[in-house]
Amino acid sequence: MCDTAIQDLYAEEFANCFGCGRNNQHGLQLKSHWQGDECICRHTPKSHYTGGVPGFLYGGMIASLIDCHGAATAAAAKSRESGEPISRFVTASLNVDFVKPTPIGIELEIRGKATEIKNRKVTVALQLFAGETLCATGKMILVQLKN
Ligand SMILES: CCCCCCCCCC(=O)SCCNC(=O)CCNC(=O)[C@H](O)C(C)(C)COP(=O)(O)OP(=O)(O)OC[C@H]1O[C@@H](n2cnc3c(N)ncnc32)[C@H](O)[C@@H]1OP(=O)(O)O
Repeated sequence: MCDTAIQDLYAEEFANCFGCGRNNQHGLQLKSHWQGDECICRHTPKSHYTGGVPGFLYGGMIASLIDCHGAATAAAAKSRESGEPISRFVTASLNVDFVKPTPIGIELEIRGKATEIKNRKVTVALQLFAGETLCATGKMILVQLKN
């Protein structure tokens, strides 16, 4: 696994995101790491992010985890393909399927893979696991910000 998180390579002006900005003291500060041929993010949500049924996670938080990790996956995949430094991608399209209720209280693992890289546009497929259980999947289209 690469030691440096993708989000720690974002330029300062793009490091303020609620989900993954290292400079957002009130945010989740998610970290994503390239591992093998995919990108991995691990996070244990706090219990107040419940969706209303105690012990289960709010769907909006699930989408947020997928969203930010998808952006990091796109940035890493594009950088690996082009040989250029990590750049910032933003979400153009986000589709989430909630497969099983997601428990709170255990570490979640989100796995991302780029399925297509076409110029500034990267398509990413994601899976969110609680232990061995696949709880959600995502499909995203991300666009590289222009310089
Ligand atoms: C400068 C700072 C801007 C920061 C924006 C706020 C981001 C904050 C971080 C997040 O929270 S990300 C989640 C929220 N996302 C956004 O707020 C993004 C809002 N949308 C945009 O800013 C623009 O629509 C976007 C940058 C995504 C694309 O605009 P561009 O003018 O740069 O790209 P363009 O329209 O040329 O499209 C590039 C390619 O992406 C494709 N594309 C764009 N939007 C799409 C879409 N929605 N679905 C599918 N494909 C899409 C488009 O067809 C094209 O494909 P091709 O190259 O194959 O022709």
